[in-house]
Amino acid sequence: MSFKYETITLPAMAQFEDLESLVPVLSAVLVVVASYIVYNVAFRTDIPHIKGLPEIPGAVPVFGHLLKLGEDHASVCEKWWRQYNHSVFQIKLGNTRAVVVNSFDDCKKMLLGNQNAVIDRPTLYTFHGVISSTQGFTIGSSPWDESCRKKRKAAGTALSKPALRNYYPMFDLESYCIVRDLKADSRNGELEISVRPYIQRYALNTTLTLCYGIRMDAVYDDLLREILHVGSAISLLRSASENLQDYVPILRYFPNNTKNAYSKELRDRRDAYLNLLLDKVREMIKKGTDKPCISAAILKDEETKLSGVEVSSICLSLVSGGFETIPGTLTSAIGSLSTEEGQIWQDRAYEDIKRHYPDTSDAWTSCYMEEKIPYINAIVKEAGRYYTVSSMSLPRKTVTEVNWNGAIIPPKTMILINAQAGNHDVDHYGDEASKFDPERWLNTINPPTEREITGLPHLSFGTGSRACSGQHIASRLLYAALVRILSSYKIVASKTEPPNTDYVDYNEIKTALVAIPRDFKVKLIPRDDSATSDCLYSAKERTEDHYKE
Ligand code: HEM
Repeated sequence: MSFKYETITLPAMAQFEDLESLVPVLSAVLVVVASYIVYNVAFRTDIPHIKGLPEIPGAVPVFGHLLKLGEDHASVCEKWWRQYNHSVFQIKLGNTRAVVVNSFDDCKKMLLGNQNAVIDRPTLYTFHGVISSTQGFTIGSSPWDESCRKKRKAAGTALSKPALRNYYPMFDLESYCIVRDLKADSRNGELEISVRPYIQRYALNTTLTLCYGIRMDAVYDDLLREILHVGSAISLLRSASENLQDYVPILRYFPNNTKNAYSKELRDRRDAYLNLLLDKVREMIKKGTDKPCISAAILKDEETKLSGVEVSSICLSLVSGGFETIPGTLTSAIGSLSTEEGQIWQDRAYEDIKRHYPDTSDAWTSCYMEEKIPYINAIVKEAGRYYTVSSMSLPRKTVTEVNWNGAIIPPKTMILINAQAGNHDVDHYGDEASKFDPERWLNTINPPTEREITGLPHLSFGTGSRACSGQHIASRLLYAALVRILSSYKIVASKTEPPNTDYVDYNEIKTALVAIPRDFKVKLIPRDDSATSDCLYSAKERTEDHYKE
């Protein structure tokens, strides 16, 4: 035993002594590894500090500026712009460096002056990795590649100005349904009413018809509300403040990651209704009862260059592009028009409708074909500018260097366009920039004539290589609905549930990618009851054969 003991322990002792001599080396290695991990988790960003571009002070380890940005990124960045006197600056969203652009002129210069360089979109862990793993990315969240180019082209063709004529019957039907149901549900103005649900159905039915040839007649239809609910919840998951794990990767590895579980649940619910809609189209094609729509055209066209996932992605892009932006803009505009100050704008709009179409029924049949009434055009533009429903636009990413006044912004840098700040920039819109005033777009008021705008009126649709593909259809939808509602009713804000018309605070959920206006009610006072009834009757006659469920 003792022999064994000696033969085994002596070399072991020697090894131990060797190890002891290694301790300082191992400790040094450990310190280096630990520092490396701490540095990477706490301080490293995907893009190193950009020389020559101011950085907002006060970034903290791990989170960078994320916590300081709070829930309302657009307003905080707008405040930093004025506080530090730099319209363009860099910040750290956890491990992601971002360049924020604020003034109107700088936003325009970044998007138009560097069209090719800022054509990309960033990918986010939760939205792209979890939610979009089954149906593909929407166009607005696709990085720039060949597939995105094809999808954007297909959507651009379907939503181009000339293509709008194909949708006249649908515009007619859907805007008719707004007035029909507002009239019925308010008992022709006896009861105060919330307008948003009617506008939500308007926007959603338009894109569902466009994509699938399917619509829902009831304002509180189960499928309609499911699509709206899931769509909103998903768009909330795209916002930085709601989803820290996108920017602070270590959070993804925490046990019981509820964000991932919730994202998967939403993804499954969205897959369920998207598949249901496509199955309905397939069934209608089989029976020969399909309506002209994007998915039927592509499903039937064997020569199409688009894959199944690309078709789903286009439909998803159009549905999600419009279902919150249109209601956000139109509902809020109706809120501003319903105030005491708004009564004069409504009266002038009504007079202008009558000036161009002495017979109201002509206004009703023209409003989805042409946008000729200057006062209504002015309201549409002001609604888009003032209520910047997508306050931080959709993020962009550089593909090549951008030389910003000598500072080199490298490829793969996130670019955030603060459309809300640019749209309320006093240097561009004057001292009254923070006031809702449709007449800023007019040259003369009596009679209203439109100011000629060369270039970009506002930043709400973005601009340049990835500008909103739906802006023509969006303007037409806003215009048609306003003509029909304003020619039928004088809208007066409820005394007990009035609208909030502050351009920041009207939004109930500041973290959402697209604003959700706080609810409010209005009273509808009929303008010319028999004219409205005639218009409704004719619209019913014209549209009832179209797009029946
Ligand atoms: C008032 C209504 C709308 C607003 C305020 C709005 C706003 C925006 C904004 C800010 C962008 C990003 C632009 C950029 O990065 O420069 C965008 C992109 C997009 N919008 Fe809209 N939008 C509206 C309506 C619509 C509608 C009705 C549709 C479709 C039917 C639509 C489809 C799209 C698509 C497909 C993109 C992605 C473009 C791309 O990434 O290439 N939008 N929209």
